[in-house]
Amino acid sequence: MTAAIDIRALGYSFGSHRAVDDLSLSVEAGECFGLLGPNGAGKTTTIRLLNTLLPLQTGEVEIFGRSVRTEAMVVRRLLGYVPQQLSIEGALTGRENVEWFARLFDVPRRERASRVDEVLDMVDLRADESRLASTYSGGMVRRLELAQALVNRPALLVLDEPTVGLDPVARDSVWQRVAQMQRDHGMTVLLTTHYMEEADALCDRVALMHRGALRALGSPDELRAAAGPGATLEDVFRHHTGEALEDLDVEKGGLRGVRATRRTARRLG
Ligand SMILES: Nc1ncnc2c1ncn2[C@@H]1O[C@H](COP(=O)(O)OP(=O)(O)OP(=O)(O)O)[C@@H](O)[C@H]1O
Repeated sequence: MTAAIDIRALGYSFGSHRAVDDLSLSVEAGECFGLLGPNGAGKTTTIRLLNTLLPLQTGEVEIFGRSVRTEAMVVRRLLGYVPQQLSIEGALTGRENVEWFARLFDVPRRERASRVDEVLDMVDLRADESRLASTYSGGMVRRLELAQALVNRPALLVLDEPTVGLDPVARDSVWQRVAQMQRDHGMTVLLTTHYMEEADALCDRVALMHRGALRALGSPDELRAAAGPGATLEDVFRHHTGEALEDLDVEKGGLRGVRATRRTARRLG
């Protein structure tokens, strides 16, 4: 069977900085797959390569058998993408935000209203659809972004850190929606995360990335089992990379931390 995602020897450098280094992996249709790793591991760069936002340098990526390099337009239509940065317009209502995406993705005019209803129902925002998005909470904004990404019924949903900056209740609610959509629609999901709990809650398999390279691949339980009973992400990371996560975050310096905090503040803002 054709893989949902087939990544072969993928490499990407920003100048002399190697952000993705000889990455190969394959995601099956219907799977929820996580790219797990600390700041700067190369997760976002990887998903920007496979969703055609960055041009390929070395290696190949196929989405449901279609080449990212030569069939970018086809690939875009197979994908729903929720980026890390805010993608909603605060001056529009929740419903208008989704309608805008429906037009952007050429959802046929006759079907638009029902498709918008459908995705707003899925994320439980129908009751709030007429409010300006600027009045939504952080969790509601994230659910609205999910609705936008789903309105063209993508075969592959790509989520970049879907719950960063959310409180535990809002985070659970996003997890529930993603799991439900996957169950009900057999969608393939690729997400990036810093959180072992998020991988536990959602992912069938995860790839642990460090400095652009794949360091471990398996179910969250398998990764944890290798690191010992009750292992946290910290333990898993140390086991598979020989480095401590905390040292690494400090070593990475303030800038990326500040960027992440700003992103969160903007999102909640
Ligand atoms: N536009 C850019 N120009 C230069 N370097 C970049 C750029 N984008 C990312 N990088 C660098 O590439 C590396 C990988 O970054 P990437 O954003 O893919 O990591 P990540 O695992 O997604 O981290 P985060 O969780 O912080 O988003 C990092 O060292 C980062 O500083």
